[in-house]
Amino acid sequence: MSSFMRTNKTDNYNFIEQNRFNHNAVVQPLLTDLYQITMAYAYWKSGKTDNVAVFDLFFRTNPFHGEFTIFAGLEECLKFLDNFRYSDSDMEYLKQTLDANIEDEFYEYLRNLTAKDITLYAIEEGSVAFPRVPIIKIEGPLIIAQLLETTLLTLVNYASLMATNSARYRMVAGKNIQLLEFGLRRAQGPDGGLSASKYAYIGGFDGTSNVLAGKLFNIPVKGTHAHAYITSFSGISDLKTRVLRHKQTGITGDLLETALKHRNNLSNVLDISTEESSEGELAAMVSFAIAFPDVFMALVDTYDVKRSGLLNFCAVALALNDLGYRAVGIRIDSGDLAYLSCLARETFETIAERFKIPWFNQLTIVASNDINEDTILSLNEQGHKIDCFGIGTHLVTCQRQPALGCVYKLVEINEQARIKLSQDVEKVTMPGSKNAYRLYSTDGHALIDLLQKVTESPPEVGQKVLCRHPFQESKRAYVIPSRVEPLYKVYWKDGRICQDLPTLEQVREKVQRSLKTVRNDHKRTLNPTPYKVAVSDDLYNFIHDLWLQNAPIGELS
Ligand SMILES: Nc1ncnc2c1ncn2[C@@H]1O[C@H](COP(=O)(O)OP(=O)(O)OP(=O)(O)O)[C@@H](O)[C@H]1O
Ligand SMILES: O=P(O)(O)OC[C@H]1O[C@H](OP(=O)(O)OP(=O)(O)O)[C@H](O)[C@@H]1O
Ligand SMILES: O=C(O)c1cccnc1
Ligand SMILES: [Mg+2]
Repeated sequence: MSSFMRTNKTDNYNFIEQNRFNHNAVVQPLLTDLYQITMAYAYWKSGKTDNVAVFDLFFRTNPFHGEFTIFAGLEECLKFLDNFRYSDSDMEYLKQTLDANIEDEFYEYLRNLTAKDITLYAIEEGSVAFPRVPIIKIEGPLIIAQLLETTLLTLVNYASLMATNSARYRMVAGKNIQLLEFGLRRAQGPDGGLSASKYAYIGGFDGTSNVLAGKLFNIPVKGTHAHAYITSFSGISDLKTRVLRHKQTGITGDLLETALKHRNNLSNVLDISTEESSEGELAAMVSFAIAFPDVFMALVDTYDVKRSGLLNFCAVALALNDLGYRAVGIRIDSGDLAYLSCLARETFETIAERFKIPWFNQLTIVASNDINEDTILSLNEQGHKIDCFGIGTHLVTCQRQPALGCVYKLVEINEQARIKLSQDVEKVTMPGSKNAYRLYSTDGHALIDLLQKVTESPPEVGQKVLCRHPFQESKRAYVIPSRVEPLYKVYWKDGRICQDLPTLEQVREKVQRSLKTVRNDHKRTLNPTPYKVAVSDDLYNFIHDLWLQNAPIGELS
């Protein structure tokens, strides 16, 4: 499909490469909750500086009533670790703000603190992830590991939610529909808007209207125009220029005059009275076509799609054709999008045949206006002729579920496993440092994710492995994997990023590859089948022994 109103893609600044290790200035050690720093002092004061901790970062339920999540935000977490250093002004601020009794040596300690003793394990960015399987595991000195919590969570939660949301839109739209993110104006602030554009692209959108996101992340930027442009013209007299040079011959033509001629003719062909169509709209379209004759795209719903917008658009497109240009298409932003898109396509087909202009059939129809996953599903059911959806509010605010709910839990300290009990079994943490594996079937589908104690040897291809439900004793299964994928890689160790990080484009491809390994019944929108997450027999027994040791025995009286 032709790309409309697009910036010059050959001007490839490759900002991703240049900015890989540049840092989002907002992401800094003070972007945290106060209690992390007060805990750090209390840990320090109680002599826990040398304690070594393991924290798991994971979510408990998939968003949007789905059964999968896309993990995103890893690169930003790594940049954060790389830049973790309190500045002099941070220290001053903390000294003024925290309890006056805090000893000066603690500030000295903080001033010299970096993430060099931390090891970060993670699953690949863009991978499908499932509840309770840690997506990031942090090992290292307790104080710094604790201080990372809030920032890592804020970097992963929204990124993963957005990537998942956009991947879901991509799934319902199918691969042949163009998806554009139009959400900046409705996003949760400027930083939310930028993140939304970035992670929408990772999740499968084709472009964004957000120009800064285009510049920073090398995402294609695209767009049409607003109703304001159309309504700023009240009639033909508003047109200051009406001429355009022929694309090939360079001879000047009067675009307005030609468009008016075509409009009269079309009014008969399409059986629409010119009386009902807006002159202001025609003038606006002519002027936009003069400005962008090669990529002319027009908003057709300002007054009435059927009686005005379509007629005016087709008249201007035919006039452009006379001058050697091909129009790109229309945007519909209100009304019944199924009906209006079909009407527009029929009109284009009639004109293509009548005037022997085959490309008129292929004009792009963009639809916008409060689109969400359900609207797309419903439009698919009804039948529509939309080529491209422009989606803002529902996408970027994740209106259906505005937070993912990733948590960061201590699972081990000084090689002693820790468990957090809860009345709610689902909320009991999985103690100890663990490894995670994805086991695949012969047909290449992911069967189950298996958590083991790090001391266990990994499952082997062709060997039967007992997979147990972490909490329900009777739920277990033997699995003979055809492939075993260790889910964790070390991404940060000894003070540096220790993997070649993928580009945004590669992460975007990874999302689609990873989703392909997930069975369709896990991905369907209505009542999807839960994907199984299991623990090894050893880990099962370990969890339950520790649970018993830690659960107080009540007394009935
Ligand atoms: N054929 C359709 N099937 C299901 N939903 C649709 C269809 N066409 C449009 N929609 C959705 O219905 C809603 C219509 O919004 P709304 O009630 O604000 O009407 P509108 O067309 O925008 O009206 P107005 O002209 O007053 O702006 C939007 O969320 C839109 O995405
Ligand atoms: O509906 P969303 O999914 O949030 O998509 C973005 C919306 O933003 C624009 O409307 P707006 O009324 O802000 O400006 P306009 O005058 O360009 O229509 C656009 O026309 C879409 O309707
Ligand atoms: O380019 C567009 O059509 C656009 C951009 C942002 C919001 N709504 C529409
Ligand atoms: Mg609107």
